[in-house]
Amino acid sequence: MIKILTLNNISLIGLEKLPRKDYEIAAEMSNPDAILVRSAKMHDIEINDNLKAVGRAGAGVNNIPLDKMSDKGVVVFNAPGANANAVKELVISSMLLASRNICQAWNYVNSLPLDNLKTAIEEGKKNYTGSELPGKTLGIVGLGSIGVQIANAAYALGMDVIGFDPNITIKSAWKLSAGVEQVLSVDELFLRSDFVSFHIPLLEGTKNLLNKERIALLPKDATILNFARDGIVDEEALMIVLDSGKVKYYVTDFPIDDKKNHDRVIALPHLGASTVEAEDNCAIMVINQVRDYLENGNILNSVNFPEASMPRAGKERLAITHKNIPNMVGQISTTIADSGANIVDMLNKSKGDIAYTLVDLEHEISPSVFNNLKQVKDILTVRGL
Ligand SMILES: NC(=O)c1ccc[n+]([C@@H]2O[C@H](COP(=O)([O-])OP(=O)(O)OC[C@H]3O[C@@H](n4cnc5c(N)ncnc54)[C@H](O)[C@@H]3O)[C@@H](O)[C@H]2O)c1
Ligand SMILES: O=C(O)CC[C@@H](O)C(=O)O
Repeated sequence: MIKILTLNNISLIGLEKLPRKDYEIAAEMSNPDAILVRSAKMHDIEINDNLKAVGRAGAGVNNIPLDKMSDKGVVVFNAPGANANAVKELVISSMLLASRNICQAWNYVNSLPLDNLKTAIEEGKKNYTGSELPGKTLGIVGLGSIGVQIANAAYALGMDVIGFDPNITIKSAWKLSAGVEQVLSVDELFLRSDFVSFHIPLLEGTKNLLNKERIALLPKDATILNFARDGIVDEEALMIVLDSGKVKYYVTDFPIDDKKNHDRVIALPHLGASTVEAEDNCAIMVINQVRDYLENGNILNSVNFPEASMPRAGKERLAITHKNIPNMVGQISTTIADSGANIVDMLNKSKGDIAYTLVDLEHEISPSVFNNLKQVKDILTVRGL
């Protein structure tokens, strides 16, 4: 049985992709072969020697200790783009919540006594007059799966859209509407945007990207939307301009403390990816990837390992993780050849310090070949599939 530990609720439609005759799935178990996770923090968990893969049913992987996983030869997968539409819809609705003062107006109506309600409504509405989106500028930091979808939707609504992403992929660039303008610095984006929306991963280099100096660049009445992660916006600095009224609203999916109660903060409970469709999409995508890795050694959409996929040939496949240093392929093929086994196909890929080799063999090999391979210095893991 292949053992799968789930650290969060994972969509049942996704879990159905794992046949129960071969897979045991539980929220608590020892020595799992793979872990499925959404937002649970994994930094302090012990990594058992049997662990081969982690599947993140979502996009962000800041809850997973990637270096630790790579050192142990554990492949971490995510589900790029699978929840992008869900986040896009919430960001577009949040711009409307902010521009039409909907949360504040709703609170106002809730607070009214029932006697004389009609008069109070008509008298109070002048305090919630809003503005419309067409002609306003939306600045998007990060034009990946989510950023591109928001850019195109906002452009279709008549907004002027500018975007900053120094590492935009060719795939994203192809999808981006021609009307979206690329800006060459994040400072220029802040200077020009009525709405700023972040769609970047939380990394060392993106912490406090919106800091005191950049907040000062924003036009009066700008709205900041953070559906990326807490930590990307310096909220202490932002509070000062929210207090002064220079910034109109801060809409965040990551409320961190009592700042959530500020009049100009619209705080949501990390809801961006919480739709039935997105949860199904993420689970199906990541589980298919984890299963293909466990059963065939193929790697698609890993954040710490190279892409490596090869149709199966021969009787047995070896999947070998090792350091990305010279002569590893030579040592692997020599060790296999010394046992008399014949290689019918082979693939070697690398990403950073990690390399991965798939070898298809004409016949099944003896356990001694595994042991010999495991003795090779700088080989991290060897699996026979
Ligand atoms: N609120 C939610 O529920 C929710 C849901 C999904 C994703 N997210 C967050 O959104 C992030 C983005 O998701 P995605 O699916 O679009 O990821 P993605 O990998 O497709 O896109 C991220 C983009 O950010 C760009 N980028 C990285 N650093 C940058 C920087 N300093 N300046 C400008 N651009 C930069 C990258 O080049 C990439 O194009 C995730 O990492 C996650 O933290 C939140
Ligand atoms: O799993 C979730 O609910 C949140 C996912 C989201 O933060 C992501 O990074 O994909």
